[in-house]
Amino acid sequence: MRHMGGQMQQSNAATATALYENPGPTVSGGDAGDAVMARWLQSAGLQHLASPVASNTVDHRLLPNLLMQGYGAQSAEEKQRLFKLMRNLNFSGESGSEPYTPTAQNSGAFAASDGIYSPEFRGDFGAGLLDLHSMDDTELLSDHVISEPFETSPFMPAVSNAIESDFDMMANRLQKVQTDVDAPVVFYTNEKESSTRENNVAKIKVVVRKRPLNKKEIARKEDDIVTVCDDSSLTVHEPKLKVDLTAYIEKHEFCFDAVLDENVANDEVYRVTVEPIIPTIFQRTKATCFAYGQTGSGKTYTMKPLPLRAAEDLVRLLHQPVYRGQRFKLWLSFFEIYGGKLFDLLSDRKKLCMREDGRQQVCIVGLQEFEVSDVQLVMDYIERGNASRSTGSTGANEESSRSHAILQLVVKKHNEVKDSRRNNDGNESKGGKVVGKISFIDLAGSERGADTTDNDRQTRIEGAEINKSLLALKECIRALDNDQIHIPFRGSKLTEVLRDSFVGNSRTVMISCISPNAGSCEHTLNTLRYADRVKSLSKNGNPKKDQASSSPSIIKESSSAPSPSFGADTEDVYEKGQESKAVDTNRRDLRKETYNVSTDYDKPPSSFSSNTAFNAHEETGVTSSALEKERFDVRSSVISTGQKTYSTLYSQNSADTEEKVQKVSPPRRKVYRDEKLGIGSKRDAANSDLPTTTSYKQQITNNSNAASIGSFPGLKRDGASSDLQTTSHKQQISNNPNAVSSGSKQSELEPPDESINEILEEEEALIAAHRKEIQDTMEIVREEMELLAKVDQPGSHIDNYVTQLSFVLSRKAASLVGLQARLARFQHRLKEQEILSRKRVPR
Ligand SMILES: Nc1ncnc2c1ncn2[C@@H]1O[C@H](COP(=O)(O)OP(=O)(O)OP(=O)(O)O)[C@@H](O)[C@H]1O
Repeated sequence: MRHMGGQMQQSNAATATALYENPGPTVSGGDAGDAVMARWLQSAGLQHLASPVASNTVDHRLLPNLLMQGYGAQSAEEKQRLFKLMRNLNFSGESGSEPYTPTAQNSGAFAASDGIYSPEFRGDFGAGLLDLHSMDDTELLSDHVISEPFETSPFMPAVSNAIESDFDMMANRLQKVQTDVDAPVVFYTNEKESSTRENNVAKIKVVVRKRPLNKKEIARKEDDIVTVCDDSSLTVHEPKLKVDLTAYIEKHEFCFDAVLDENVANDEVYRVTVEPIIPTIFQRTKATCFAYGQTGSGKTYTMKPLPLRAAEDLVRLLHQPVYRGQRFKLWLSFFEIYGGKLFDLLSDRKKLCMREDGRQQVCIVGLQEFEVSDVQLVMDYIERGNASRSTGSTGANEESSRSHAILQLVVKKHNEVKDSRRNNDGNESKGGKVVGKISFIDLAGSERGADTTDNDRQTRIEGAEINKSLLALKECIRALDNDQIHIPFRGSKLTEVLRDSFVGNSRTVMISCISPNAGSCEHTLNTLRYADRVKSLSKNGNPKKDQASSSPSIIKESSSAPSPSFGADTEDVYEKGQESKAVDTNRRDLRKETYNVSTDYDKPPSSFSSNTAFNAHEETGVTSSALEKERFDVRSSVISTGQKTYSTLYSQNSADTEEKVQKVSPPRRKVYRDEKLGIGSKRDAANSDLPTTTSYKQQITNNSNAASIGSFPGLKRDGASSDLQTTSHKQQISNNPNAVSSGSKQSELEPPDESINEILEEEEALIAAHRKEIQDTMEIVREEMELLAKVDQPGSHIDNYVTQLSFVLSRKAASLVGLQARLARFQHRLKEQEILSRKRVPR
């Protein structure tokens, strides 16, 4: 029975025969057991499997037979349902001979049974067929039926509709847990309901939000280069110049789970991003919602109202009959990660320590949590926390946020609540047991990673830390979505504190905020590529979208074409694979301009327009692993003419522009520091976006005419590098026939910041050593005091005193000398790093 992969295809009749021949242990009380069995199957929508089973007194232990032999359950969905049913029944492959009677205890109290979870079992069915990791333990947690009718969540209307239409038998049947605080706390046993809820909320969701042009951008007559095509795709029209100064536009198309244009109000953002997750918080979900993007792109504007709305909905849910009387409470905490250190934003920026307990639970020692029972309180805390946030003057934006702010809303189940303010000392603190939580993260400006060569040491170190955490975050999300066992959460403080959001039942929403102005084009592309990387490896990715554009496509077009029709007859060139983007080397470096993004707007966002209506229900589908393969292909496509915002600016250059240029870029390659700039030498593209501390990534085209100009004009850093700049340096050179490559100095564009990372570690070690030295000194001082006390006593032996004092003083001196040596080493490292970074700053 263990190797049934090939038998999946066998006919129902054959399988039924197998069932008859192998009746297995019978249910005690025959008919009653059959009826229960039939009900179970019916509850899973598999009633068509019930009759042969019932008529032959087959018990639940034969459910795996149904599953393995494909009896009746021909579709993947049916198999999954059957599997879930087995799991809900706590089925064990090694069932004993005891008669089985379904009880409250064995119908769901335990999530896993060896038979089901054994590697062999999983191996038999293959991850594609039965995605065990996607299943939610919380479905198994019901025990007692409560008499109250179920009130469907107002937050998931479609879910409740689906529930009503199917699964009559179990519809509106709600169970609640024991009142024991340690009991499981999630209640939905309705199979369909659980799975529908589960399915409708994707594990990872990537949403892009475009802000409107601001006053300054309008005053500068900047163009809106981002066209939101529909509710899931957008196009960036990148203005570029060839070496002969002819202008052209390069189009980049992206698809995401949702794309929100500049007219979309915050309410709608909430509806699309967080609202679907809210009910899952009561199902042990640890959710994370974060905003990513360059400074001034609208991260804070987007994130600020979300916790408020979420808290409002969570509080409302707490008062629903289903949760009333469960002693659930909502708690709020707000802290920031700044320069790799944690500070409590609701407690005078008190420095916090992060510890791991014996069960590898991450605890933030000293973090204040506040019970929030109404939204006004939440608003006050958010205001208070935001006022404490670290901002500073940087090369990017005077008001740029330089820290990651993390606001957490935690639903806890309490035994007894004495106090509305207490320390967060772990999941099972006296403050209650965590049921679920949602973390809102306003990330530091993504371009800050570029700030590793400018500014003072402190700013550089901050930039490196930000970079490291953005990279680590992406890696964790990708690992999460690929159901990897190892989640690299230790990559940064940010991912460490979010550790429990990366294990178990988690949901992640990433909101990529983009600025629409031409001056921000490079950063906008960086942001979209980061988002694309997060999503494109997602096996939950929308198959349609992945197919359309699993990675951004590039369409190069003639800028002579006017806006409404440009490119209509253009032959587009798509690239697949890892952001193999062709880049015109003669392009102006827009980065400096981007740093001057204005932050004011004349008009408030108008209400959500109908053409951007978003279907909040996720499509789940096949794995899109395009980026794992090093490949690119060329496809033709007709460019959409339905552009909404593309400006006509570029038409003015029509006289200067060239014909469309068909472009094929090779897969991205890595160029290592010691490797000479050259063409060819492909490396594994699958790894090319992974952090390497010493690598410089460059994409070099197969342009045979590429010529060295020995300097940097127009050399564009790879758009996706904003998240990698700390650890890798990538450049791309177009395969434009007219393109020129830069000279041999590319490796100096960015300093590797390995030294900064080391400095951060050494800094930590120095501070820890200093603490230790103080402790040792205090201990020694105590010993000295005792010595003095003894020597003062009548009849004391001075020899003893001298010997002991000598010993104590030697220890004292050794401790001090050790610390001094460490300090000197650290000072030396700082100087060294400073000299190196000065050398590397491009002049
Ligand atoms: N969708 C939008 N509609 C209207 N105004 C917006 C929108 N998005 C952002 N803004 C405005 O743009 C300015 C910059 O936004 P915000 O401060 O949120 O950027 P940010 O990405 O958080 O920047 P930083 O990383 O520097 O904190 C603010 O004045 C904000 O009000």
